[in-house]
Amino acid sequence: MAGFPIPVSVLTGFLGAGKTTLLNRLLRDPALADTAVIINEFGEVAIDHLLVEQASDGIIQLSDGCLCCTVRGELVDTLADLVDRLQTGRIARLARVIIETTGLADPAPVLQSIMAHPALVQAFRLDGVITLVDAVNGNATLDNHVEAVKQVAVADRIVLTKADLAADPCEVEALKARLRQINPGAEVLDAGDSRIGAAALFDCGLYNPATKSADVQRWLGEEAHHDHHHGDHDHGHHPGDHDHRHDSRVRSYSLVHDGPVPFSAIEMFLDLLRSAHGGRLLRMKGVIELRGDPSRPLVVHGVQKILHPPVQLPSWPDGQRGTRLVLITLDMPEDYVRRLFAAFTNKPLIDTPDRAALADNPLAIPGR
Ligand SMILES: Nc1nc2c(ncn2[C@@H]2O[C@H](COP(=O)(O)OP(=O)(O)OP(=O)(O)O)[C@@H](O)[C@H]2O)c(=O)[nH]1
Repeated sequence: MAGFPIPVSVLTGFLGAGKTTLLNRLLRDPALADTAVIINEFGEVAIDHLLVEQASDGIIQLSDGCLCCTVRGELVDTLADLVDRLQTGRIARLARVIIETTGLADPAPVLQSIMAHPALVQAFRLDGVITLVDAVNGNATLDNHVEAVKQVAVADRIVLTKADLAADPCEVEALKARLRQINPGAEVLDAGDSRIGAAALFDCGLYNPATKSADVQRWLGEEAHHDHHHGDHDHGHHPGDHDHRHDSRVRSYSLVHDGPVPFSAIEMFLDLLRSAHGGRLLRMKGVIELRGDPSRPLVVHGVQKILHPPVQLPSWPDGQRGTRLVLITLDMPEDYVRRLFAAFTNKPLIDTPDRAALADNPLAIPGR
């Protein structure tokens, strides 16, 4: 099918973070002609659509209710209807879909409903998750709402809004540092920067040949060498607020294996993590040196239980081979993750059960 798969971007961020404001600005950009916007609202009264100005060539689809639970079927129907309209010529072109989620949503189930649907997965691909964080309320929101921490953890791009309203520039810098700790792989952008347009926010998946390499390098380049233990060194960075009980639960682990591995081993490892602990595996990204085809790295990329179709790059972006995975997890013990990875890459650690022993009871997180 020509024109497929259509990139889907998810725009999220806590209540009032500035999603509609940014969307309005973006839709004025000619680069976003032929974009369908699906807006999800929370609450009885649908008003957001009144605030989104219709882009000249755009299509606005509306959706009532909460995307993350009750209307997932409706989202699927809306997307299927778009495909139908394209195929029957009622829409000439559809270059992109943007889904604005309710501020209270965990974006993962929204993505899941797209990626897990057999018909939609052919027609759409996830381009990326853009998460807005309000510079004034951001710290308090992250402290009080684990959904907000999850929204940041799964982002490909983080956009800081309302920095113009923040009284203390040091607090904005501290918030940025906190965001980088929760999600070291996402670029943190400033909404006030007039250059933040379509080019900076979209095509952030691994599928765009122009940006693929850059993203892989950012995700993995620095990450492969050190891990982030947010809970351990997070304190003290944020003036006036030291109780980050949610982000201390979020941890980013880098798993490295030198030398080629069979895809089946990585697949089993990821299957186990995703099926047994999908809710705790917020984000997973990585490059794999395949045993059968080591010169072309395989890029894997997922949000919770969803694993996007892996993509092979033509060559190693930084010339450095090896399997490198970055996992962003919520309440998942490091020891468990490392032992499982070691077992599947056949590198048993001291006093570690081998793959067969783990497969006997693969679902158990030790100590839980
Ligand atoms: N000063 C300033 N105000 C902003 C900025 N971004 C958004 N706002 C204001 O913040 C308020 C909320 O913005 P919205 O765009 O409606 O936020 P939202 O995330 O769509 O809100 P919900 O749909 O309720 O979750 C509006 O009054 C905006 O004008 C910004 O960067 N600076």
